[in-house]
Amino acid sequence: MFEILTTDQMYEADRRTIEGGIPGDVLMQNAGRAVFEEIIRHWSPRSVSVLCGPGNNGGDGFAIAKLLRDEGWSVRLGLMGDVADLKGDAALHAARWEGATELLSPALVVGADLVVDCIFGAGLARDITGDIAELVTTINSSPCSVVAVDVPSGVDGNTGMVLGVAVKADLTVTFCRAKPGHYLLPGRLMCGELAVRDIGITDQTVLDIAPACWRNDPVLWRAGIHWPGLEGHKYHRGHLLAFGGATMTGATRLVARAARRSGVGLLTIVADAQALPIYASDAPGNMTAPMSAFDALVNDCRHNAFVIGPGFGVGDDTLALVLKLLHLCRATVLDADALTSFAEDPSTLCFAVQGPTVLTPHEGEFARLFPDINGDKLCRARAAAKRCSATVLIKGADTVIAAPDGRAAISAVDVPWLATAGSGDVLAGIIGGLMAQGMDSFDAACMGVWLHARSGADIGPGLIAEDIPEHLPAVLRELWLASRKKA
Ligand SMILES: NC(=O)C1=CN([C@@H]2O[C@H](COP(=O)(O)OP(=O)(O)OC[C@H]3O[C@@H](n4cnc5c(N)ncnc54)[C@H](O)[C@@H]3O)[C@@H](O)[C@H]2O)[C@@H](O)CC1
Ligand SMILES: [K+]
Repeated sequence: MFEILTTDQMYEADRRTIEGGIPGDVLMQNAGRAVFEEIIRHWSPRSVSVLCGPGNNGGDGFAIAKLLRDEGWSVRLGLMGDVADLKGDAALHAARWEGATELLSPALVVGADLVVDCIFGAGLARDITGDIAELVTTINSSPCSVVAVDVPSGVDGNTGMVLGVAVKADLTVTFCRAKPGHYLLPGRLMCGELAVRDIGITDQTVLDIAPACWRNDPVLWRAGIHWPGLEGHKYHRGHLLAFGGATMTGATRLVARAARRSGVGLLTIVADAQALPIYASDAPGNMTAPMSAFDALVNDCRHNAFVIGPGFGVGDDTLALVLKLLHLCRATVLDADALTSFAEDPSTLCFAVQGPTVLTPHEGEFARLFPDINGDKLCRARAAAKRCSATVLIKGADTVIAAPDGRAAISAVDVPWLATAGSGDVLAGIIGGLMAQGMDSFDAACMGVWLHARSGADIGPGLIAEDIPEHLPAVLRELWLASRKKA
């Protein structure tokens, strides 16, 4: 259930399922029942208003209203437009509804304990305006609980963008698989709790549609983890070079700590000679080397992965160093200053990428590197990944990771605590550490984001960046035990 379907893919899954013998009205009934079950699981009987739009999202509303009324709940139903204008499955379910059909209005919200939002779903095509916008505002300012069906009305299921206004729900029940808009901001903030419910569309049907986007779940990358074998030694686990700045040493110290906790065999911090004592004294397991030894270091192929950028400094020297590293075609993570150094000339960076490379920009860095790439985060990450032939990870509460071939994952762990200084340096270190151990760049970026988020969620309020590496063993242990159980 961790695939994410676009709304078109969802329509296609519906179509194939109907073609396979399950009529559309049965799918709608199943959808209605799924929402009904979630409602009675979450709330005791209370006065409900079901707000129906002109399409099949409204059709779901009729099915939900009937099930709730049959269960003995007090239900009012409002419809946008005329019941005679409803078509297909929605018309069929409207005909089965025996209660009154009122005109959609704020009066239905005032006095209701629970509102079921079936105004617009996948078919939202433009901004919500006028009376319906006012209705949405009334819902959002009312003390009632709100269940959104499929998506909160006003949220674009593909992008998470709010078209005009959007309902703010306590619970969103969607069908078959989640859509990007459930996880991307700001849509994610409008959904409340998300329930993904089966309505009779088979897993095979979903697979046949070949989704290319997933919720970032271990299922996606756990087969690509290189757990050490008993017979292995440290040289089997990679040797990461972390390039450290001369003054902002904290950033690369965090990179180093995180990389080592992620399991890398050896780690060397490469920096100007005057900064080396700081790096060396930070942790006895850190090795250090002066930047003057750069050629000798990179001529040694055992140094199989690089992280550069955190605290390194922006400028032509950084740009030149990054180009040298990319030329070596080894696993490389570019973060922070290594990205910003290309702000004037981003195409040079894109042309230079040859080996397994991960770019980890936050939104500001992304905008500097790809000023012409617009749209939602998912489509921007994909476009940048394709342009640079690199894995691109755009950071944020809804981190998106995209591979050049179009695969993408969205982080779905809610963890506000990670928005703190040094947190990104830790992420770069984890990803570099995983790549040094031989993990594929897309998998390493996804796993890094997951480890980072899970650690953040476990640590919770009060988190500082230094805590995250220290928590990695607990989260890694969980993954390791799960992998052994599977074996
Ligand atoms: N067989 C199926 O396809 C199934 C569909 N289901 C439901 O069907 C929904 C999709 O149904 P539809 O494709 O009919 O789409 P919607 O019900 O989301 O809305 C389509 C209607 O809204 C109008 N509209 C769009 N944006 C508007 C705006 N801003 N202001 C005013 N009017 C606007 C359109 O002109 C159209 O009449 C899903 O979200 C889901 O809830 C479920 O019943 C499961 C089965
Ligand atoms: K809705």
